[in-house]
Amino acid sequence: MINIQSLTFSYKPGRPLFENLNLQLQPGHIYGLLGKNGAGKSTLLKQITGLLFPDAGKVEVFGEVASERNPSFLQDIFLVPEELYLPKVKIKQYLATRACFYPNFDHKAFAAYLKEFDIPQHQYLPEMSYGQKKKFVISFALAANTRVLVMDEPTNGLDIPSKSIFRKLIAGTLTDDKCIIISTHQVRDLDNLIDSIVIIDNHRIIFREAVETVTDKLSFKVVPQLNPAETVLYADSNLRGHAIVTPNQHQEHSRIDMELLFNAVLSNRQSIQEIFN
Ligand SMILES: Nc1ncnc2c1ncn2[C@@H]1O[C@H](COP(=O)(O)OP(=O)(O)OP(=O)(O)O)[C@@H](O)[C@H]1O
Repeated sequence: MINIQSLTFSYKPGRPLFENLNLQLQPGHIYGLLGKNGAGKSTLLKQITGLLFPDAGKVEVFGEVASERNPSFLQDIFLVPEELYLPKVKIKQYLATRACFYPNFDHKAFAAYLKEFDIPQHQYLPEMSYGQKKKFVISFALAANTRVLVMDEPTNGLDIPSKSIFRKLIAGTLTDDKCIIISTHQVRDLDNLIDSIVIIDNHRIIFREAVETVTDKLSFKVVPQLNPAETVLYADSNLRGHAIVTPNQHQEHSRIDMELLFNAVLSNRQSIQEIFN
């Protein structure tokens, strides 16, 4: 559904952010895009949504070239940006002027999402709190019913109950023909939601695996003491013991810890690559 081939892009001449970056994403999945600050997550999301253009290579979404920004492309893709700039209108006016760009916009669902998120209906959008604005845009994005939904740090600013509502709503809207990409540092907010992990580092994609494959090949556990005989790919030690990632040699079943996985991939890339190849 999303096909990025040999993408090269730089903001400044001679300092490429992406170099021959390749990534293929399929419908029916929720992808978590992880990377250090400045790795290029937001930039990649802008390339996918046609807001930035490649210097070389191609970015195609359902067969359309993203940078051409054809109406048939724009009506089927939605980006929830990290920073929100909303016009000085109320929800009703916003809806009247924007929903028409999305042919599959579901007005009934939009009203239900607003209610679920407890968003004030009669306030000017810029006067809402940051979290309320975020929940409003998420509600609009979900109701737009596009085949591709891209979200940049969507849980930033959401209170604790709203985060679980967010997870419930996202899980409820995913269908076999849709692809959701979420860039985040708040991996714990998205536990149980993301089914595939994409890690970007050093100009390219260095890891792209389904959660199921990760837990088949790696084991995540907390141990009171490190065993020198055990291969530890990454350990996070604190007063309660050591949270470790090891190769899953005995077909143990463990729950993925995305933070540990991320640190393991970044600090022990070669060993992780050997395990997955
Ligand atoms: N408009 C711009 N002009 C010049 N450089 C930019 C611009 N936007 C981003 N950059 C640079 O590109 C790099 C990637 O930025 P980007 O925002 O894509 O990273 P990110 O992975 O989303 O980071 P974060 O996790 O901090 O949000 C950074 O070094 C940033 O300084």
